[in-house]
Amino acid sequence: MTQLLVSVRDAAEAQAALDGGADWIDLKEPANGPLGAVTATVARGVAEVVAGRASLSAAAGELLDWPHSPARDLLAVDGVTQLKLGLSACNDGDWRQAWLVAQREIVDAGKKLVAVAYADADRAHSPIPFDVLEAAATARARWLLVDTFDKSSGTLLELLDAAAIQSLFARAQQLGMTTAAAGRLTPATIEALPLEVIDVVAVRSAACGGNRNAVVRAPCVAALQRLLANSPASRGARPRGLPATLDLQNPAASGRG
Ligand SMILES: O=C[C@H](O)COP(=O)(O)O
Repeated sequence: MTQLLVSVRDAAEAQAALDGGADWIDLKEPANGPLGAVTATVARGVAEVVAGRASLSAAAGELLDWPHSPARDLLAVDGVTQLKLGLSACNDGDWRQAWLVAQREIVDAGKKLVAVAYADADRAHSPIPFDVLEAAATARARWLLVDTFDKSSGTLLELLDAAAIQSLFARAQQLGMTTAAAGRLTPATIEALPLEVIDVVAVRSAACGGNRNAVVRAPCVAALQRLLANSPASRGARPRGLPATLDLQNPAASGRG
């Protein structure tokens, strides 16, 4: 069954997410951008509250900021197992080498790098999702998250259609990756996602009742968990009409959006 990740900015929100049944607690300060990092102090407070009752990941900002970022302090926080680094402003340069260096640092700290692809790559000036998948496969990254960069724009499905998401994630799973989808997801959007190829649905806005700058509420989280539990994918049904594979050499043929 698809798991639910909830992004929280502090320990109180983490408790609300746990009360609602979140599988993953994700550390994120929404005021600091789409992958805004919390401080190490906040992260340790959340890890104490979570205490192994859920898995713990953290947003760590953007790759270009990483070499001098305060988010590097998260490398030393026990309990955090995955770090997410965005690739905004990386569409022109040779980001792969810097990304591999960051991955090595994260692995050396005992954590995993989540490859993040922005569905609104044009606004983020980031590599397109299929290029991030290709790089993640080459680097043997174990996680692929597709998210949105501009949180004032639409939902994930307004930027990347369900067929493209299905192709991308089916290929990622074939390569042994865990797949995660995010991007202003609403309950209706989640129902329209190809959940059969999504291991983790990641939310903040929906867990706050729609406004990501508000506060995570346990009833909102619980409602999302019920929705995932009752989805056709978790009951074993498979949607029809979606391509099963992605041709990395010819992504346009697979719904590149
Ligand atoms: O990791 C997932 C994000 O926190 C999603 O945030 P959002 O639902 O506000 O787009």
